[in-house]
Amino acid sequence: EDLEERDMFYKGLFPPNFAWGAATSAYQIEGGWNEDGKGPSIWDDYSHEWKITKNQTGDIACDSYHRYKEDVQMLKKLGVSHYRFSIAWSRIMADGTLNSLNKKGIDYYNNLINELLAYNIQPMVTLYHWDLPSALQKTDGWKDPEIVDKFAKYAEVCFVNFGDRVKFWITINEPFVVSWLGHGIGIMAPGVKEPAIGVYNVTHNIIKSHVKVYHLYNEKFRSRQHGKVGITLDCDWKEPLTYDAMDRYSAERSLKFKLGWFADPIFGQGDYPAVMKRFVARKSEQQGYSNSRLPEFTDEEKKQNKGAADFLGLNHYTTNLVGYKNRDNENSSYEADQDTVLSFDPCWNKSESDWLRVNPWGIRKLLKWIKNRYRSPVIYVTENGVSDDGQMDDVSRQRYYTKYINEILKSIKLDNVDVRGYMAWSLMDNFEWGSGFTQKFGLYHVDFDIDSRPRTPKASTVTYSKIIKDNGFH
Ligand SMILES: O=S(=O)(O)CCCN1CCN(CCO[C@@H]2O[C@H](CO)[C@@H](O)[C@H](O)[C@H]2O)CC1
Repeated sequence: EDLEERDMFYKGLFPPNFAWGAATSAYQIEGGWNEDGKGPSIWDDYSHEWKITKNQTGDIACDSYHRYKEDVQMLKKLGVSHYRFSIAWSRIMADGTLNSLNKKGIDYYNNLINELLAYNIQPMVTLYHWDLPSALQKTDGWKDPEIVDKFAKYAEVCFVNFGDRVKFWITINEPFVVSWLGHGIGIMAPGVKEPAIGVYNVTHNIIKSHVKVYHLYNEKFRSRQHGKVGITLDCDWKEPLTYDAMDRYSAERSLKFKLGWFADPIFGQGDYPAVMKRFVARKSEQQGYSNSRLPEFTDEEKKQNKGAADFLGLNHYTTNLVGYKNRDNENSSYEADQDTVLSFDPCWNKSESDWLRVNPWGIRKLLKWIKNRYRSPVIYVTENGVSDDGQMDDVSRQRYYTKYINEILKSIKLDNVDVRGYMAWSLMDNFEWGSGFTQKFGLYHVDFDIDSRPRTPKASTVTYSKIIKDNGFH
């Protein structure tokens, strides 16, 4: 492409009301894991029982439970207009139910929301960012059909207590990770290994939970609170390994298994992607199952699913190359169901995370795919960023943000994709799940060896705040 098109920053600006922000999540930053009546979550259990890298835990993390005012000051210095954070379900309901409502937990989030608004920063609140109350996991957690009502009751407590000031709600962060990484191959909490059946039942309940909460908001809160309710889905761009038809079909199928799994029911026709139903049914039959391992929605549920979101939150980090591979000879699993094989192009720069390679044009292709498949939904990029090992002069992060944000500007200006905001992952270094504190994603550095968890701006804070100042937030 010509220079003119490649460097959109010299050609156009983001829309004036574009939502520039930064993102975090409760377990990764708060600490105070058992303070003031908070109940344990599956990530407290997982980090206490399992050997996270270097036996690290989120017990203290960035200590934002005590230092949230410092976090707001960092956001102010960045010049952002929005802050995406999550509420820990077990901090406001210790055992996940109304029997254990915890006023001090509710107070914490009210204080944080009020501090943000005092500095004219809009809260974008994720209800579930992987930290299920341990008590609910004891009754099978997301595999339990009752979870749908339990999640709706938790959401209602949040709408009642915070909905007068919170106008952006994200129900669930990355159902893919909850289902596949948490219940399929079990490398994330709760670490349940059920790659053939559990993974699909969990997803079925997650979609029902989101849909129930969307309609609850519609019927009981929207007319008074006038907010928006969406869901955040993560997806890598899937580029064909070669341009052979089988590879091209495999890349497209991979997008439908990864993103379409959740997006088709909610932003599409109300049901799972046709290719997913076909492949899982065929594999299930070959494997001797009497029914497909993929659950089915009733016609009424499909009607409830369709259009049940005001926006699509997209978490995007990287691109995969996808080739065809017949996997009939493998044990039954979500991965094998797809008959695909994933790889990276060696020319894509590495990061500190082995699943994350840098390929900026991937986000533009993905945004265009979403626009075309779901008839131009409202999109917020709710996470984008890169890991390194904590250098203060973080050139790779400066380049990553500059180039990925430039691609998003092309999406808006050249592809007419309705992207309305961008939340950089992450405001500060934090607990990177199974990798503990070893992979750094922050615009701000945090020193986890010092009790006061001092926050220090990295070079990329200058880059990001300049992009915001030059390109949109007036
Ligand atoms: O290579 S493995 O398969 O053995 C381990 C994969 C671990 N996954 C990678 C993809 N990531 C999706 C993005 O996950 C998001 O991005 C951030 C960075 O991960 C997280 O900190 C955020 O909380 C999360 O929302 C979730 C965790």
